[in-house]
Amino acid sequence: MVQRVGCLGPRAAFSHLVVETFFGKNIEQILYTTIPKCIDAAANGEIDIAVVPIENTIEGTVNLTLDYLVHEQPLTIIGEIILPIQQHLMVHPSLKDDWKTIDRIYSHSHAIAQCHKFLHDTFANAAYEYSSSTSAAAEYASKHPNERIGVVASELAAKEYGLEIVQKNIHDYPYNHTRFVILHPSQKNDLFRTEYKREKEKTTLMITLPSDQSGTLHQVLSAFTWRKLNLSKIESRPMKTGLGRYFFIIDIDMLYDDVLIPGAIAELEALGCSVKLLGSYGAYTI
Ligand SMILES: O=C(O)C(=O)C[C@]1(C(=O)O)C=C[C@@H](O)C=C1
Repeated sequence: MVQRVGCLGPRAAFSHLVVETFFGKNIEQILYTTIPKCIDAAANGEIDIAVVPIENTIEGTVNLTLDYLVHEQPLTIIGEIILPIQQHLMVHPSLKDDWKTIDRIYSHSHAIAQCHKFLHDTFANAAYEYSSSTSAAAEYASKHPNERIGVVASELAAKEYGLEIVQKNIHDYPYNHTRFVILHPSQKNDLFRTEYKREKEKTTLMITLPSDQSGTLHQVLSAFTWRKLNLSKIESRPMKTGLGRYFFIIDIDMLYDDVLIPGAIAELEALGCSVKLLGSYGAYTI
C-alpha cells in the first residue's frame, strides 16, 4: 500500500485538497512547488505516487502535465479522481472594502482561465500574473498586504491563508470539474485504498500516426468502432518535432483486456501507427 503521496502545494491547492479528501489520513503528503517536480519525485522513488491535474471542464487539458508525462517522465496512470472546482476571488483583509480597486489578479493560469469572463468584466484594467498554484498565490497575498492583489483560489485556501472572499463562485460555467491522475512508475493494481467507490474503468493510449498517409485517423477510429470500444476522449497534441506533427491521446471506457484492446492495438500497428499504453485504471469522483 502506498504511504508517500506527492502533489502540487503549498497547503490548500486543489491538488492538495484532492489528495487529502481521497486518501484520508493514512498517508504522508509531500507537497511540491511544481507539477514536473512532483512527477520527477514519483519517477525516482522519492514518493510512492503522484497526483496531478490533467484536465478541466472549462479550460481543457493541463498541457504541462500531459506533455511532461509523454516527453519527459513516462509514468503509468493507475487511477483517476474527479474533483468539483469552485473558484472564489479573495483579497487581503485590509482590502476587503475596496477590493474593486485591485490592479493585479494573481493565480494559477488554469484557475484564471476558468474565470476569464468574470475577471474581464469586473477588472478591465487589471494585470494578470500566474503563480505556480492557486494556494501559492493566496500565500503570497497574505504576506503582502500592501500590494493590491486579487487571488483566484478555493475556500480552503482563503481559510488557510487568512484571506477574505469578496466574490464567490466566479468560474464562468457552473459545471467546473478537474480530472486528476494518479501516477506510478509501473502498472500496478490495488496500490492504494480509498473510501470512494470506483465508478468507471478506463484505458489510455498514446497513438502516433505514420506521417503523410491519407485516411489513417479514420482507420484508427474504425479499429475501435467495429470492436464497439467506446472512446470517452480523443485529443491531439504536438510532437514538438515540427509543424503538423501530432500524437493522439485516446481514452477507452474499459480496462485493458485479453482480446479487444490488444486486437485494436495490433490493427493500429499494422497500419504503421506506434501505440503506447499510458495506463488502465479505475476512475473515482469526489
Ligand atoms: O493551483 C492549484 O490549486 C492546482 O492544484 C492546479 C490546478 C490545475 O492545474 O488545473 C488544479 C485544479 C484547478 O483546475 C486549478 C488549478
